Amino acid sequence: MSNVLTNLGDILEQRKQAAADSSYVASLYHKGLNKILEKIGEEATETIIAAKDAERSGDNSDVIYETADLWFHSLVALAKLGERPEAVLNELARRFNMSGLEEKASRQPE
Ligand SMILES: N=c1c2ncn([C@@H]3O[C@H](COP(=O)(O)OP(=O)(O)OP(=O)(O)O)[C@@H](O)[C@H]3O)c2ncn1[C@@H]1O[C@H](COP(=O)(O)O)[C@@H](O)[C@H]1O
Repeated sequence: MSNVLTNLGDILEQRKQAAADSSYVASLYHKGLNKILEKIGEEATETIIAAKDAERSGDNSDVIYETADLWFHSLVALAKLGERPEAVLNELARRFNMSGLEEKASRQPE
């Protein structure tokens, strides 16, 4: 499945050469990082609302759709900054043997 992210990372790189009116990703690059971050904020809010609706209804389809939008726009922001999806996968892989509670405790003073 990580091929999906690698393929998407390749497309996001290719879109840096595209005209703004030929591609949604190219149009975001041309509008700049602030516009991309605004989209992340919108998609995060929509994901939260969809998750609350899913909890009530038992139907997860909308929260999956909104999470895909959130991940996608986060990857566009990273691409704009010169990073690829693999950088996030590597960071998650680095954490495999690290308990979240232990990591948090190591950051907090006794
Ligand atoms: N995965 C996606 C993807 N997910 C969501 N979106 C777009 O993200 C936008 C989501 O914004 P909204 O829901 O707020 O809709 P909107 O009202 O149209 O957006 P705004 O007018 O507010 O910007 C929609 O236009 C979606 O089509 C995506 N656009 C592109 N991709 C991937 O990126 C590739 C390149 O896309 P283009 O650059 O358009 O060729 C595609 O082949 C896909 O693989």
